[in-house]
Amino acid sequence: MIEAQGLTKRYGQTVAVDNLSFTVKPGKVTGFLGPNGAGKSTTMRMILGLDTPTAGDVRIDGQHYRDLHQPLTKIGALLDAKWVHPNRSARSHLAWMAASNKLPKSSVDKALEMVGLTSVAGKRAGAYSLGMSQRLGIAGALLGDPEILLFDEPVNGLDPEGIVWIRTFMQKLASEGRTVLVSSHLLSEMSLTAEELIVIGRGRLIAQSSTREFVDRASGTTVKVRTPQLDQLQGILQQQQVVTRIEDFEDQGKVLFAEGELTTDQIGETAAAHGIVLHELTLQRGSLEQAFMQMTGDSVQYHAHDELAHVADVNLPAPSGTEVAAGPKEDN
Ligand SMILES: Nc1ncnc2c1ncn2[C@@H]1O[C@H](COP(=O)(O)OP(=O)(O)OP(=O)(O)O)[C@@H](O)[C@H]1O
Repeated sequence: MIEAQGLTKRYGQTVAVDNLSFTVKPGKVTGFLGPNGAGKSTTMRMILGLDTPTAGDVRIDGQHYRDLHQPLTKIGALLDAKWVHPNRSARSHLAWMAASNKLPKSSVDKALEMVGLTSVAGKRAGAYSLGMSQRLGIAGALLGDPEILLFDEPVNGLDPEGIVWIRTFMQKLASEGRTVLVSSHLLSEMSLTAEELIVIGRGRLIAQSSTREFVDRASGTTVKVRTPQLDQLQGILQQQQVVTRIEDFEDQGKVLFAEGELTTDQIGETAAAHGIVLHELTLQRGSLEQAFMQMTGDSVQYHAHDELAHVADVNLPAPSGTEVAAGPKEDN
């Protein structure tokens, strides 16, 4: 478990992390989500004792990082996959890490096997692809078989296969009962990977909840209805103060959408009570992107003019029904 209380970090005039409190629990992947510059890396560095908080506190199972006896056996982290010496092999890099942390030699082969690098463990790390480097970084985090793992933007720059591998691997680690905190600005990726979310903007907490709740709370739900008695059903729902709209689709014809805190049960029963035939009744949840844009609002690090471009900056595939301006994204 990781617990942050009023965590704050200032660099001169910049408030990188602002009075942040959250809890990361074991057994699930927790996504640490926020636009570029939101303070994710700074928070992770403070968890790992690499930066000192200006105010507040963060503890790992009740202890500060600096007080952990053998830190790698408690918490492992991947902050930057490229910090390995390029002329060292993966095996010798991990052997050096294991020795300097008084971990048994056997931990090296075990970690290599977990990330699927055994067959290339003798090769120069400098010749590794980004995906292999990320795996090596993850192997380093796993050396001490820790209960708690931190990954900072682990899928940045990876190809689809690498992204799926990381996602599945994080979920496997969590299913073993570990605490897994993974930062990302890739919203759609987080919606697939994380069960729980901590969302920050400008260093401040915007939300901590399950991914599902976050999306539901921020964007509500819509019920989609196809019926040959469209106007009749719309009239009845409007009498019940339900907000409705009708859209005309080339392939489906006219479709009715009912907005708000509604269930398909309610609409199905209303239709049945009035003898209305239904061809389709579907609950449509909002996307994580919609929820994020709604909830981060002015928390993104740029002024209104740049805001949409900045949110688009986070590599979002434009979700249906949401306009997202296209914009380039520089890799970190
Ligand atoms: N060493 C530092 N000195 C001065 N300012 C810093 C330092 N490290 C971070 N910052 C600033 O603190 C803020 C938060 O940065 P941080 O890297 O933690 O954000 P992030 O959410 O990890 O962003 P990204 O996704 O771009 O990595 C930014 O405004 C950044 O410029």
